[in-house]
Amino acid sequence: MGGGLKLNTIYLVGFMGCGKTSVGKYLSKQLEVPPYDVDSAIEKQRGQTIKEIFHYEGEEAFRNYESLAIRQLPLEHAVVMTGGGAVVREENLTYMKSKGTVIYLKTSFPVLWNRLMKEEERKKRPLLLTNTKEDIFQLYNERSKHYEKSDITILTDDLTAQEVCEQILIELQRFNS
Ligand SMILES: Nc1ncnc2c1ncn2[C@@H]1O[C@H](COP(=O)(O)OP(=O)(O)OP(=O)(O)O)[C@@H](O)[C@H]1O
Ligand SMILES: O=C(O)C1=C[C@@H](O)[C@@H](O)[C@H](O)C1
Ligand SMILES: [Mg+2]
Repeated sequence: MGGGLKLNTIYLVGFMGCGKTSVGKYLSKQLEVPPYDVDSAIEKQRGQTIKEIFHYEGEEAFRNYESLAIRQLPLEHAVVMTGGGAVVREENLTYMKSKGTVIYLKTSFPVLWNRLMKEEERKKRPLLLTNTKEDIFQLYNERSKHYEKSDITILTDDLTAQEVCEQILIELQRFNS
């Protein structure tokens, strides 16, 4: 498994668009453990898109589903791709750190914004439809202090998703040695 890496659950955290879902797919293949995308799991469980849940039930209900989905992981070892707001509830970060290794994909705001403004990305994320760029930048700043508490930080601005995955493997070796 992953070149002899000692593995528990790997949690990817970071702001919307930092690449948790994209990188997690590569990483789970490399580590030969299943991927578990929390947003997708919620959509499957509820039979609704994230956008519909926000619209019909509100953000608070979504946060409750998210907290539950993080705790109801049906797997012992996995690469968990969290949603961008999973760390808003401090207890979620504490929980993830107690169960595994939390990796922050740190990306600067202009790079994120560029990615998120592509229509197919924007339309999937309800917060982008109801907030201004200034609001989202404020959210980014508020959340950064939570993400910074992760076990490992990877700077992703100049890397492809595949390169981020390679960097994670290097940092995991170091973290576990
Ligand atoms: N390192 C990268 N370089 C260039 N583009 C990237 C990189 N990582 C992700 N992307 C692109 O950015 C967009 C958002 O990526 P992704 O869905 O993986 O983000 P996310 O962190 O899972 O977001 P969310 O928190 O909303 O779930 C996608 O179009 C993806 O192809
Ligand atoms: O940053 C956020 O609060 C969110 C990010 C997405 O992954 C989804 O979980 C949802 O769109 C909310
Ligand atoms: Mg995602």
